Amino acid sequence: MSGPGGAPAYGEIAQFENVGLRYGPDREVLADVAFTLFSGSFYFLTGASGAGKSSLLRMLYLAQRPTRGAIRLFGQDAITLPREGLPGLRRRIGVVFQDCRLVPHLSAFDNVALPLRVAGVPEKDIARPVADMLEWVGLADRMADKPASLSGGEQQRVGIARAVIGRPELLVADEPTGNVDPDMAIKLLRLFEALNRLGTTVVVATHDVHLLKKVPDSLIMRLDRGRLSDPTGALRYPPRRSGVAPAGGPHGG
Ligand SMILES: Nc1ncnc2c1ncn2[C@@H]1O[C@H](COP(=O)(O)OP(=O)(O)OP(=O)(O)O)[C@@H](O)[C@H]1O
Repeated sequence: MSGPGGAPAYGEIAQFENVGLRYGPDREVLADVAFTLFSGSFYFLTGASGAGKSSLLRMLYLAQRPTRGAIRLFGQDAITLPREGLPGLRRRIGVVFQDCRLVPHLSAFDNVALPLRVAGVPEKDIARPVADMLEWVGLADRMADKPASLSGGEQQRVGIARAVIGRPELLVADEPTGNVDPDMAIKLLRLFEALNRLGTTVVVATHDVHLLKKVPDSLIMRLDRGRLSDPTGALRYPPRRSGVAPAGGPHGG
């Protein structure tokens, strides 16, 4: 639903309607996927390996087009948007990958600075925010280090810093805790929660059901063989605010 002039109503960040995805002539990997992401919420996308989580996220961060259906992002039709409009939408989305995808020959500092440099931010305006961001993820003393000399958890924190340095409105993380131990997984989740408290809408895909309980106010989207289900009412209702569940509402009981 959109307000006047195409502005998103009710704080809607993204909407999928009847989205289907097929790779080649095979069966549909995703079928009739429909949901709305509401601004400021924390979502988990869960489901077994092969359920289609990465595929759904790729469509959300505009790296994959659906075979059918409608996708709106930030109030704009992402399917019919002219090519030149895509980078503008993509800049509003930060992405964290399981395998970090850091540039190996660049230091932690330069990896985090990369999105700012690509966006043409003047060099004088880069050092401070990058240093602040690396401090925020607990790596102030590792700025000059290359990815190979960092642990998996440290690399992932550089990846998170890089994803959020441009202050995206939506952060999408695909199995961000897949390569780290349980303690580090919780620490990474705390970073996502902190970002969420600052207003960023967060979507974390994980097959680890233990993680879901670690973020009390999170909303859960579950994929099962390409179909999405809705155990918390996450897909239909605007989320509760300030941790208070409406009586009898989707989060009540
Ligand atoms: N580029 C591709 N070409 C063909 N098939 C693909 C492609 N990407 C994914 N698939 C298939 O689509 C299905 C869903 O894959 P996807 O990676 O989205 O699932 P997932 O839930 O993220 O799995 P995992 O948790 O193991 O990463 C799988 O059967 C996979 O083999």
